[in-house]
Amino acid sequence: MTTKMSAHNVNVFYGAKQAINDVSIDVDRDNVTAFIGPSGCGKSTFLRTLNRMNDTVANARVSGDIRLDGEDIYAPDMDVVQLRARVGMVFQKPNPFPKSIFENVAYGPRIHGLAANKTDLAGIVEKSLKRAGLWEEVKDRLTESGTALSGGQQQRLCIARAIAVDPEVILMDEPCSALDPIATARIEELIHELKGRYAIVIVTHNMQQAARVSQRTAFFHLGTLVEYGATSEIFTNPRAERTKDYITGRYG
Ligand SMILES: Nc1ncnc2c1ncn2[C@@H]1O[C@H](COP(=O)(O)OP(=O)(O)OP(=O)(O)O)[C@@H](O)[C@H]1O
Repeated sequence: MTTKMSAHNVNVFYGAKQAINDVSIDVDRDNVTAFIGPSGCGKSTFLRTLNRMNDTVANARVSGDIRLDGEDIYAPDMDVVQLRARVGMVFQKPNPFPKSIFENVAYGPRIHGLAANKTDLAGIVEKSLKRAGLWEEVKDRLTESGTALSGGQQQRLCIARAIAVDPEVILMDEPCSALDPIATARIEELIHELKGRYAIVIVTHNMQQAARVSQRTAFFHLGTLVEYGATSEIFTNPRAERTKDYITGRYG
C-alpha cells in the first residue's frame, strides 16, 4: 500500500461535543477506501477533515496531524483553496452551479489558471466530462444549464468539476444517496474507472456499495475508528465484535 494521506490522532469537536475521538488512518493512493458505520458515527465529519471542509463550520475544531504526501494540511501556510483542488469533494446532493454545463467544469481550471487559452480550456472540459462518463450525453448541449440535467447526470457533472482541477484525491460523501439504482450503478462503475488515477474515499451508508466499490474499508462507531483493513476481510472476517454486529445487521 502506498499512502497518499495519513491522519494521526485526529479529534474533532463541535463546541464542547466530541464527534471524532483519536482517529488514525492511512489512505491508499491506488485504491478506493470506504468509510462505513451507523448514522451519526462521524464518517462525514472525519471525511471533511481531509480537505479542511470543517473550517467552514463555525463551531468545529480539529486537532491532530493530517498529511497529504507528507505535507501537513493544517499548517498555517497551507493554501486552503489549493488544498481543496488537490483534495476534491463530491457531496450527497448533486450541487452544480446554476450555470451552463461547460461553465460548471471550466470554472475551476479558470480560477486556478490551468488553461493557457480558450482551446486549452475547452480541451480540459472535454477530457473531464469524458472521464466522468458524461461527455456523450452532453457534448451537443454544453451551453444548457447544469441544473437541467437528471440527478445522476448532475452528480457526474460534479465529479467532472472535481476532476477538472486535476485533483490527487477525491472525497465522496454518500454520492449516490439521492440517486435511483440505475444512476447509482453508473456512479459505481465510474468509481471503478477512476480508481488508480485518483485516491478515492467514499462515505456510504450502504454496505453492499462499500463491498462493491472499495478495496479498503474503515468502520466507525460513536466517533471512533473500530476497524480498518481490506474490504474482503472486514466483510467476511471482521476482528471486532462491533464490526461483526454492524455488518450482520444487528444495529444500523
Ligand atoms: N455542524 C455540526 N454541529 C454540531 N454537531 C454536529 C455538526 N455536524 C455533525 N454533528 C454531530 O457530530 C456527530 C457526527 O456526525 P456526522 O454527520 O459526521 O456522522 P455520520 O456518520 O456522517 O452520520 P450520517 O451517516 O447520518 O451522515 C453527530 O452526533 C452529529 O450530530
